[in-house]
Amino acid sequence: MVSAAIDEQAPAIRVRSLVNAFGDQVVHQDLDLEVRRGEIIGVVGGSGTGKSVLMRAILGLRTPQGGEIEVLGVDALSDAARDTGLIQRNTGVLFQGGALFSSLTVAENVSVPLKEHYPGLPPDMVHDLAMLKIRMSGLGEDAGGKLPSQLSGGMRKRAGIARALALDPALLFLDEPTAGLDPIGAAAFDELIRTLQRALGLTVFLITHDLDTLYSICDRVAVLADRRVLVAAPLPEVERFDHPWVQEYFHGPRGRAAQAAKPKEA
Ligand SMILES: Nc1ncnc2c1ncn2[C@@H]1O[C@H](COP(=O)(O)OP(=O)(O)OP(=O)(O)O)[C@@H](O)[C@H]1O
Repeated sequence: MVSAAIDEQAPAIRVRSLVNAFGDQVVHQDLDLEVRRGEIIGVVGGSGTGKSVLMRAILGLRTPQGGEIEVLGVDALSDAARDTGLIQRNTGVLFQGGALFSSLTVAENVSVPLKEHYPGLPPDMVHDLAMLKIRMSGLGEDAGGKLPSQLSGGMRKRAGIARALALDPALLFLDEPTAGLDPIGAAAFDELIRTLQRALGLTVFLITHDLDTLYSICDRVAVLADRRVLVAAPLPEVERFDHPWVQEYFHGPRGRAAQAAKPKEA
């Protein structure tokens, strides 16, 4: 039974028969997806297949036309989930571009969710917690006092991660985290996500077009096509899946290059 309390035994995310449409345009029809606790799931699909719409629905940022969504065992579409902010308190999100407040310093940005969800926390404690998350995200102490415009693109993403981790979430959502980073910066960012996921026991829902990210850090990959999740499985299984988009994506030139460069299992 689904209730408005976190269920430690439930899957991190369970989506059933999801329908999302904009007017006549049906983006998802009977979409099913289960995300396990503690995994990094990569969500891929062609442009416009509804990866961001799926993430927004799971986060409660849009109401789907049909279906069920449970997050950490909580019915995400229920009034109770909305009223308590339970899911928001247990999830962190890095939107495309970081979405930091441009007029606030990095430390102030990271403090925003802390102040919002725990208004009684003393300011010193809020600041110390924000600085801890900033250091965990691989930024130096000095970054805390800077405005987003004073940071490089990679540093802004790290600041976004620090903010996403502010509330010690069980679940982290990342929308194209390596987009716009050079290959070395992207590899370092992948490494940061893997390190944080292992250290904090996070479940990570990661939308990406980056094949290197899939091969280096994802435990499973979910492919969106034809308005649903075609397959959600470890990469070797997904690579074999008989669908034109999957074959082109994984066995085209870029897919072959990423496979050749993938880390060998220890
Ligand atoms: N608010 C909206 N109003 C109308 N249509 C929308 C809205 N949001 C998304 N869509 C449409 O839904 C479809 C899926 O969009 P979405 O952004 O989820 O795709 P995506 O898979 O994340 O694409 P990309 O890889 O290009 O980021 C697109 O056709 C888009 O135009």
